[in-house]
Amino acid sequence: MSDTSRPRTLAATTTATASSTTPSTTAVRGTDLDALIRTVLPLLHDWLPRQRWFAGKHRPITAVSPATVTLLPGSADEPLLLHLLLKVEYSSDQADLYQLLLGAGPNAPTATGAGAERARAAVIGRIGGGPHDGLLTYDASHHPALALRLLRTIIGGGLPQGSRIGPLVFHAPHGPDLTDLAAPGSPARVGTAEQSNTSIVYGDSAILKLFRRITPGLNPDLELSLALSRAGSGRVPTPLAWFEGDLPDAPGDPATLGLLQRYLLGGKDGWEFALAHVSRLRTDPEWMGSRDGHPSDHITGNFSAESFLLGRATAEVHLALARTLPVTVLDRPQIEAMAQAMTRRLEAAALAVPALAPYREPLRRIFQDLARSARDGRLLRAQRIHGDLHLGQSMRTARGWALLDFEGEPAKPLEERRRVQPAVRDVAAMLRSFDYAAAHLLTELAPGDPELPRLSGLASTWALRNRAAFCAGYAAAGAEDPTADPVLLHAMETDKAVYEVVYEAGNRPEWLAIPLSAVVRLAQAAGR
Ligand SMILES: Nc1ncnc2c1ncn2[C@@H]1O[C@H](COP(=O)(O)OP(=O)(O)O)[C@@H](O)[C@H]1O
Ligand SMILES: O=P(O)(O)O[C@H]1O[C@H](CO)[C@@H](O[C@H]2O[C@H](CO)[C@@H](O)[C@H](O)[C@H]2O)[C@H](O)[C@H]1O
Repeated sequence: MSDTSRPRTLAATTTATASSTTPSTTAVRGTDLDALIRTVLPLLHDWLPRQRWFAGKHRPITAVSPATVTLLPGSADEPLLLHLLLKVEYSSDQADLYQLLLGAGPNAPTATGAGAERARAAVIGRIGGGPHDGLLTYDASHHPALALRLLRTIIGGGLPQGSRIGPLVFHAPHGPDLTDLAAPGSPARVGTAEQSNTSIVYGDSAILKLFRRITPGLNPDLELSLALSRAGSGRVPTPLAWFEGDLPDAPGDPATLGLLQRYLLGGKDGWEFALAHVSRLRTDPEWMGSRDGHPSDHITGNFSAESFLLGRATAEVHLALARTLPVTVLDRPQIEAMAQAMTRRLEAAALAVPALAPYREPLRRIFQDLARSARDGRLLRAQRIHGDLHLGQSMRTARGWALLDFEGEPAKPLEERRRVQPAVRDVAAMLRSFDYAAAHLLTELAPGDPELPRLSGLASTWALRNRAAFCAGYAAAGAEDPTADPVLLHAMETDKAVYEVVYEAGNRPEWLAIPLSAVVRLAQAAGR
């Protein structure tokens, strides 16, 4: 499609710098965007902390201002659709950038079933007074017609160099194949999974992830999906289109804002799949335990075949990444630096979450063991990895396991997330996930429940068996056996458990006991 064939309304875009609270806007269809945005900004102070994806919940917001404002195309009788990058400032002098798709129209987004609660939470507020008096503002990703308009905008430009609207650049190499999906009235819904970002599912064919916290540069989710797709890996959903944005404070380093991928229809979320198996330890009489009180393979081992296959799929992804992207060897100073970084993260975490403090000493020893092993002359291969692998990032489809979300740990700087690392970091992260699934069963019991001792035994056996099966599958695919290097594996697992303690304290305090129990186990093992 040529640039001139885009709708004329595309020209009506506006951009502002992060320092101004009211960007200079162009009058659009007789409306005054300045006034609209000025009215919405104060409402966001209360609204943002109520969103699952907003990572600044524990920090008081001092200011919200638009960094960029872009009007997306639409006809005069449709609700307004604005793309905003918002600068959110905190009393700590820090600031984050968030992406918001703002809708403004007479009616709230509607959804049924699981989406209804989220559609209600998507409403930001009604405008009182001024040129927009009475208009309702909301997160437009929850509005099916506006979500389709965004898709049409993304796929509208099939140019190799992308098509531009103000600061936004859209790339759609498969654009023409997607036009049916974006037709008015086609189904579009926000995914129901608990997420750091927001995903919109179009029909049964494509899913668009809108990244929420935005940093300059190429997001590894896009980078690695494209690399794996180029390498012919069938273990990741094919990337179909994406868009990026120029940031006022980072000229020449556009940020990835959205990624459209093939939807894995009928795929089972790995976390839900594992939990369903684990919960049968509690509810299914056949699985309740053998007569002699020892769990049999039948009871705790039945997910192992899946864990083995998941291990194999993970190794295949690692092998493909190593074929297509740079691989290096870490020498002694680099391994020591890695161990020091783990120790620093532990210290920071123990300050942030006091429950961690009693375990600092033994956990430090785990990282010292890693540094010592470097002095003994070991070298380590490092490559691009997933970076935040867990069961919820895997999906069981009819064609086997697929891995999703190569974004890395969202809280880490992009540059760090794009660094090469030992692949065993992903393995350790997945091992933590098996532990989580098993420990989750115990969080459902009331304190003092008489079932607790028996179920704790079954749960830990379940975790051990599935962790072992995952490692066996990984090694069977021809990748390095992760259990052959226990010093490295323990250090990686400890580092992840420490990250999880901070993550749960900030996001799901009622789950904090899960990573803390792993911390206790790892600390005890280090003390022996
Ligand atoms: N290609 C896909 N096909 C089917 N479901 C998907 C696909 N990508 C993501 N999902 C679903 O959306 C959820 C969240 O996706 P994810 O990429 O992990 O987002 P986030 O970065 O917000 O955590 C996944 O757990 C999965 O249930
Ligand atoms: O999926 P995200 O990129 O948003 O990752 C974050 O959230 C995850 C939880 O949704 C969190 O994962 C932790 O909880 C999982 C169970 O919900 C468990 O399977 C993982 O092992 C555990 O780390 C992840 O750490 C965080 O970055």
